[in-house]
Amino acid sequence: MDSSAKVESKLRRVPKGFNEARKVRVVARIKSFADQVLDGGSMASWISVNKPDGDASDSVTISFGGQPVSRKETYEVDYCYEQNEDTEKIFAKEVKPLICGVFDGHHATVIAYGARGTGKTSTIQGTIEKPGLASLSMNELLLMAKEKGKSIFISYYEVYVDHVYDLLDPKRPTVLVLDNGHGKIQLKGLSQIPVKSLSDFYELYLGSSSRKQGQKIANESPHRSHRGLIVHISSTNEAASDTHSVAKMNFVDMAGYEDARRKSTDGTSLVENSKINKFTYALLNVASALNSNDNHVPYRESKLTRILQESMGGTQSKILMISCLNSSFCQDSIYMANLAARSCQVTKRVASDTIRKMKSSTNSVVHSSLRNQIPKSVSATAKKQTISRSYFSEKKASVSTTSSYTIKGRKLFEDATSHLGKRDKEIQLPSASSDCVPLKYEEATSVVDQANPLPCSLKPEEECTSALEKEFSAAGISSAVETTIAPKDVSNSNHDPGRIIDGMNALSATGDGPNINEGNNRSMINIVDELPVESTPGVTSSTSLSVVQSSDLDKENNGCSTINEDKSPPLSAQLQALSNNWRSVCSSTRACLRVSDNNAPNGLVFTDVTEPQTPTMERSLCVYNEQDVVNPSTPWETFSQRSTGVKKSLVEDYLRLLNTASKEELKKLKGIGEKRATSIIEFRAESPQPFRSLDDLMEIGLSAKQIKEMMKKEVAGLLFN
Ligand SMILES: Nc1ncnc2c1ncn2[C@@H]1O[C@H](COP(=O)(O)OP(=O)(O)OP(=O)(O)O)[C@@H](O)[C@H]1O
Repeated sequence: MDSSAKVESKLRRVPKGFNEARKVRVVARIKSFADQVLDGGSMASWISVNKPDGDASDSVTISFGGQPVSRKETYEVDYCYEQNEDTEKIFAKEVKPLICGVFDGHHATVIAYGARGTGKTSTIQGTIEKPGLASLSMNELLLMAKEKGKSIFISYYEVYVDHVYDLLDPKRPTVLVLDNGHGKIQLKGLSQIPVKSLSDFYELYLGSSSRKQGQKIANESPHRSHRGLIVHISSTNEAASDTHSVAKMNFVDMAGYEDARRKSTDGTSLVENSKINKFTYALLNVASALNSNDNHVPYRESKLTRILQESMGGTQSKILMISCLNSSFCQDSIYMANLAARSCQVTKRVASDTIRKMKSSTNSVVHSSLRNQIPKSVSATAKKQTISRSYFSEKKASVSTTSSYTIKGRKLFEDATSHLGKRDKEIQLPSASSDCVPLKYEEATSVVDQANPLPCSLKPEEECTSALEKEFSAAGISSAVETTIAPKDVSNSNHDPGRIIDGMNALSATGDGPNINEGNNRSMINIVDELPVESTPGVTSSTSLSVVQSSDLDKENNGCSTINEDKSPPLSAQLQALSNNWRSVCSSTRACLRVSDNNAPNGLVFTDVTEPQTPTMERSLCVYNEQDVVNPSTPWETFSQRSTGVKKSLVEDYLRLLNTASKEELKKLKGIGEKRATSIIEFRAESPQPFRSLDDLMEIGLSAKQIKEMMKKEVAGLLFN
């Protein structure tokens, strides 16, 4: 064996955690002792790491604080790099073995995430003096590319809120993330620059050779963002394209997680912070889905996961997630460790655990919703996080065949604040840095509790109500409490029904499910099928009216079927319909469909309305207690209920227009001219039905403010013209 063959065979050794069954390896890294407090001459150890077999351990557990061992929360991950283990070691053990696979056509992705200031940038990017994983890998990649006659190109992007920018272009143009509908993602506008040497790379990636340790890149913008480096391996000297690309290696430095309920130390807005956290959850949801071989992987939950979709999705792709932890007390680090441990785990325990939690949380949600109380804190009920992985492997097969409620594409992680009402979001906890300050609320150690504290968490926030829709809603004012339930039968659909909703159905079927009928107060049931319409052959799209007058369901169903037509109805007709809807709702005496059944408690009936003939993209019906419909509590409440329905209806119709109208029709909308109409059409060409919430308009470069203004004008036009 010659020396290069030896090097290659050494590189081919797959790290222990990467095996056929698990494509995502989750390791932790503890920032070094630099800021650690000396305690009696030795380093105070806030984090304890238990490695049963030392470096060779298959998995290790970590725990925090000085609690007695018997009461300690422990978190199991694939490995944990301690303070004395440097980036070179992580590279040698975790990343180097992936490089050979990249030249064999298997994508690799390395992601650092964690609380703020925990060393993510140092781990991924580093400096010239202390190179990070990307730089160490580039050295190796260049050597191998030379040996194998391949070329290397790099792209470097930033994801800020919902926009993607090209960091290698001084003008920082917006990059469009386009999906051709088959998992092929095109990053339109993202440059690829050839790299021939390490100094080329440093110049491009680190921005300036004079950069010192701890500095971010020279031309860095002050805001917090996620940054991704893509190393393209091309078989020719041309930029990697569909035909020339061998594979990609991604390095992602996530923006630091910070509990969104805490006042940010650097003035980061709540929206910005929530977005950052949402991306972290989205990534971990994807990791969990991949590790448990779910049919549905929720890439669409965030822009970043969509960018990484192709790289993460391949059958031979490997993903290394590095959970960066602070060496001194950091509440957010505990939470991150919890998430890391969760995303290591697969199948049954997660399914049953989630359903159990969901049962109790939904029950309490219904109770608390009906009492009109929104929890201000998260509870800490998940006591024992350590779960034997062998248990999962053994049980996995049987679970997938016997369990009627295996959760696929489930949503394990969600921003704990995403469910909070506006008023609650305004209630801010005292300012505190992420380091060293215990939180006032209960410890955020229960992922499931955090994930499912309120009905909205049964499905992604954006599918419940996007941020913009919430703002829009605020303009129309809505105070009705919404409870989301799944359509009764989606089992015949080709696609993965998704997330936690399956569990809900199973529970309802056995009579164990949450009793949504409880209580006498008004409850509103929003029936939603969140499935992407493009993946559902023959599926009708959406009803146009969420507020149904009289019990004319046939009419509504007819309304559904028209949406599947290739051609949209003329814009004027759609706008007219919207206008009519608004007027008729305003003039009607009944705001919502009343379904009465004398045998049903509180007059709530699900049978007729929750069993759609075909899954729909979104269908909203309001069902009220009979008593309430006859005797609405206050005129304000009646108005609020109606506003909610009208708002939903309007947004749905507007989105449908965006998804189907011709360019000329689009230009009739307020705020959409030639350029925006062209962008919308182009965007649609790459991804059928791409607009699923108003936020998706950001994909064509609109800001949240611009979208809001457009909607305001549209509504004003409908009402007063
Ligand atoms: N392993 C380490 N040992 C000692 N100091 C470190 C280590 N990693 C990072 N640091 C220092 O900690 C500080 C924060 O590091 P870094 O910018 O990498 O954190 P980050 O997690 O990327 O921060 P942010 O969340 O703001 O993006 C820097 O001053 C850096 O030099």
